[in-house]
Amino acid sequence: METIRCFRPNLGIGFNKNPRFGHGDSIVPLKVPPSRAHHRSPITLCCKAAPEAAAAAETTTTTFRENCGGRVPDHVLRRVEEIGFVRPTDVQRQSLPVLLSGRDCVLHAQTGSGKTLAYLLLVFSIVDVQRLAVQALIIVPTRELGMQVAKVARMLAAEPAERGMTHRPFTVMALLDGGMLKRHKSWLKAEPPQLVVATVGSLCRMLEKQFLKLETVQVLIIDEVDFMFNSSEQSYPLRKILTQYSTISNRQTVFASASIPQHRRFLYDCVQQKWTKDIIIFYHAFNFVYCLSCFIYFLQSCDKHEKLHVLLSLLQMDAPKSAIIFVNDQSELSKRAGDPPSATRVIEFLKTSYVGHLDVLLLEDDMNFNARVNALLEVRQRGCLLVATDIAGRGIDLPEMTHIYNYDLPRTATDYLHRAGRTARMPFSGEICCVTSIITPQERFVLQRFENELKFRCEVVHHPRKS
Ligand SMILES: Nc1ncnc2c1ncn2[C@@H]1O[C@H](COP(=O)(O)OP(=O)(O)OP(=O)(O)O)[C@@H](O)[C@H]1O
Repeated sequence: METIRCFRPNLGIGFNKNPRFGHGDSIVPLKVPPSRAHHRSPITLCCKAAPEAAAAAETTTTTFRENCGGRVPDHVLRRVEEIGFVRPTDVQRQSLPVLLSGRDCVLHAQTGSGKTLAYLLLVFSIVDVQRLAVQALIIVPTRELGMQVAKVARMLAAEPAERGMTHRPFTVMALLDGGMLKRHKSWLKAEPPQLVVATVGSLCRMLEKQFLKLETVQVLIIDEVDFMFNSSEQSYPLRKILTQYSTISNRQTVFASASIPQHRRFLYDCVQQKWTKDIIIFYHAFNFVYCLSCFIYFLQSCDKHEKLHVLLSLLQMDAPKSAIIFVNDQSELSKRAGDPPSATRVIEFLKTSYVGHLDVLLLEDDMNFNARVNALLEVRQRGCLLVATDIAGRGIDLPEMTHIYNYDLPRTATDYLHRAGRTARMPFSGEICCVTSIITPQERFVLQRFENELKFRCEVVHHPRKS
């Protein structure tokens, strides 16, 4: 049986276990400093992570139509079905009524759980297509994620051909780094789109030059919010957008991410810094059972100089349909030592030694935008071995990925979580996917720290690998 609880304790909310995962049923009041006690407390909705909850989700017959309570236009719901989204995921089923109620919300749910569709349905419920004004704004941390979100929005907005167009089209503008701002400026002047999907940098340039104003925005969504607040480049402009360029009373604000470290602090900041109104819903859903049945975590320990050969033998043994090999950005120390970056080393080695049928591709921050787009296009068209830095770790949806390899261990548990979340992204499929970290014995304690923090256990790789 599944439980949803709506808490509104006097002093606030908190989790007495690891805040990022599960334990939704273990809520205790937070001790709020007296100076903050006058604030009205956030409301918490929790999806209890229990085996019965997973079973209930699997057998649920709720449809999007029932779930959206008549608030999302009919043609959008028809498109949802046509695209193949027959029933809502757990997160969509539980968060949609909250989102559609019009309250500010923090959507904290596991990677690949369908947060994008949930917040896009909110956008469609609010936007009036007859009105030529920017009514919804989605801010994303990377160009790649922006293109993906804009694509899904356009797919949902498309009128089915056989029915013909019965009303003004819903338009989506992707205002992303590396785009043609001149063209966007003319577009905004001539016929403003209803939805803008933007990266912080490009958006700020348009706002500073007053080519775009946010006073007509009724819903503001910030995806991968923790990443943006943690980024020195994005944090300041994002705060400005939240407080100076738009006002909280005119808009509904939604923050989404699979990781919100120190989320109690984040919730209070939301209210205190006036990023949201003082009643905010915190929707927290981590269905562990689902997670664990999809992922198998392995570790392979070896010496540093053996890593490439170990990677190769793992690829031969696993024969993945499609895989991402994560490497870290090059450190200053290694640059100064004149070493090649991990990405170059891995790519060059695989191009000469890998004999499987998959193409080897690269995706890293230093590549130009076109090369990055092409790499992602190719990965989506056929199985590939994608050697990537953490740029591929946030939000990028590659449903065919069966294997993730950490050639370099990520720097934080949050990065580990997002890297692992690039696989097992087909809700309801239950496909078993593997996440393997290739570590030196000295790195074992780092991985152990991630295991403790994220509450999972790695198995040592056996030859041949057990699964
Ligand atoms: N109701 C549904 N039925 C089937 N598939 C779905 C449904 N909702 C979403 N999906 C698919 O699930 C995948 C993951 O969805 P999405 O990208 O929204 O996840 P997310 O929660 O935003 O993940 P992340 O935190 O990694 O960004 C996508 O391929 C999407 O098409």
